[in-house]
Amino acid sequence: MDKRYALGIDFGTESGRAVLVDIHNGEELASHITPYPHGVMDERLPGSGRALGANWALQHPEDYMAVLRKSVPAVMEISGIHPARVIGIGIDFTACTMLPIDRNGVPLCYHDAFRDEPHAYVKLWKHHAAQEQANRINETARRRGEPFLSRYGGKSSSEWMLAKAWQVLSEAPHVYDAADRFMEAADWVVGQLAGRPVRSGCCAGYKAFWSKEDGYPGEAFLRALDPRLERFAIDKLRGEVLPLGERAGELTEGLAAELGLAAGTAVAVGIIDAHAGVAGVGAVHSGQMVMAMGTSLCHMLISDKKIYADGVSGVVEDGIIPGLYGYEAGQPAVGDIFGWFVEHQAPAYVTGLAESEGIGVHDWLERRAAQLRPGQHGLLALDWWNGNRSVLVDADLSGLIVGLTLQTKPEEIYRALLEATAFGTRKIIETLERAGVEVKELLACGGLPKRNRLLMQIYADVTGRTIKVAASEQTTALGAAMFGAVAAGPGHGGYSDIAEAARHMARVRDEYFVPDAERGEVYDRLYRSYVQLHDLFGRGGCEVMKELLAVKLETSRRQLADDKI
Ligand SMILES: Nc1ncnc2c1ncn2[C@@H]1O[C@H](COP(=O)(O)OP(=O)(O)O)[C@@H](O)[C@H]1O
Ligand SMILES: O=C(CO)[C@@H](O)[C@@H](O)COP(=O)(O)O
Repeated sequence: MDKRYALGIDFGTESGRAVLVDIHNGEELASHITPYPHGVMDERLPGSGRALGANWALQHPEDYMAVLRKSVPAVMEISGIHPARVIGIGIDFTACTMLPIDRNGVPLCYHDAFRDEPHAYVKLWKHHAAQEQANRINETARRRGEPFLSRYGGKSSSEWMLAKAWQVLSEAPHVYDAADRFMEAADWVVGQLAGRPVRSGCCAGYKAFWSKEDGYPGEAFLRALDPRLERFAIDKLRGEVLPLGERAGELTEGLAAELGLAAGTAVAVGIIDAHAGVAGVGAVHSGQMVMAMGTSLCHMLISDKKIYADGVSGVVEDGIIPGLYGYEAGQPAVGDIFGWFVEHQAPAYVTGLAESEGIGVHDWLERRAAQLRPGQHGLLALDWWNGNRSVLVDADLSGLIVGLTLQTKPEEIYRALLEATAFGTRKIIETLERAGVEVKELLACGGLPKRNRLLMQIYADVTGRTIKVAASEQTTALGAAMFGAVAAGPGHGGYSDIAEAARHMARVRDEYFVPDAERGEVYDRLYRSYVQLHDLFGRGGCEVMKELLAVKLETSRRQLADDKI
């Protein structure tokens, strides 16, 4: 039988990568990473250098095309595979990463008139400057008893589509008016490949309040937010919403020639990056929870049961695995917290020692931290360096470390940060189980499980659960490729559904992280203190984090105004 291949393209926070996969056994033939030339723009716009406000995070759509133009030809060249054997392309993306486009699908930031306008660029998932809009969405939806809010644990996030688009309308109405539509970047890139703009039910379901039964929130609700938003869903989100596994279209001749692929290759509906990891690790059954562990941590639970759990970012039918309910919860900073510590807090003696031992700073800190017993450092941290996504859903919360003394060492703080993120995960699992959905099995994918064994052991000890780790180094891209094979369908040598693709293409490693009862007991005790701090700072008992942020925002507004003078 002729060999067939699928291409998975993973658009992450800092870079995009293409992976070419053998659809018969999931073997990865070639992969290539392209860092985004503009990176994450969180301080200034490119070109003019115009300053951005606090909590902004933008991207440039040119960078996504750069990934396609560099990484796709690179994997084709490395593998030497004939383009006709690549039967499908799947892409996964961070979300809600959204942009305004004109009626020809051109991003507004490409137009000279908008080049110096921050609101014309892509707002990255971690753009957190629309909290005011998110708060008003929550208040209004609650007051009106809008049923859609219960699907999202009773609270929506500033990261999502409506809050971000409303921020554009509030602060740059001319950009809002000029936008023919707002698109998820996933859908925009799929539109570039397939030549027709379709929307992903996965992105729309988790990030734009869309559901299969009810569509988007109605005009009356949108009008109650702001009369100018009344037709937001009808006009600015218009476009067909397709379920995962569907074919969005076929690769256009123009891009096929540029990328070295065959015109007409099936292009799958886009999927959120973390969600692609679920298929990639082969979790297609009820009760399986997958943790996509990288910059952030997304928890995806597959279930045959539909319940509403407070503070869980969404339950969407067919949202992750067609035919089942998909729950998403998450922590918006995990690897980012450890990265912050290494970059900004590790003293020179630590970087020096790591260098002299010929290892990275993370590895040095991990080795030292692994010599400590749970609780030995006397520290406890709240993992909110980038706000809290679940279960408090509040981007305005911030990080905290309790217990510091003059004796505290860098590796102790590093370990406390690893532990804090594990406590955050335990809180999410407990919230889901208390609400009535069972978490039977824990699997992990993403960059962190391979990089930091201590972290994984701490997660097993803190949650009291065995953790299985994905075999693939690129699980999200693998998952995207699996959807590419499904989009091609059996008629073109692909698969009829994602479960069939998973049977052939997904794998976990033979090695598991098993919880230790003795360490678990200490962590049970520390977790009780974590919950105390969590509720005190997160549920209104102590408003210091909010007050600090208010002062910071006022000062930054004054600074921006002074800069303009
Ligand atoms: N050895 C390590 N231990 C813990 N965190 C790490 C280590 N090496 C890198 N990181 C963090 O992992 C994150 C990158 O994870 P990765 O899965 O590669 O990226 P992404 O989430 O963007 O796909 C960064 O935030 C980085 O700070
Ligand atoms: O928000 C989601 C998923 O809902 C992610 O796209 C976002 O956390 C980014 O994930 P990464 O850690 O960059 O892979």
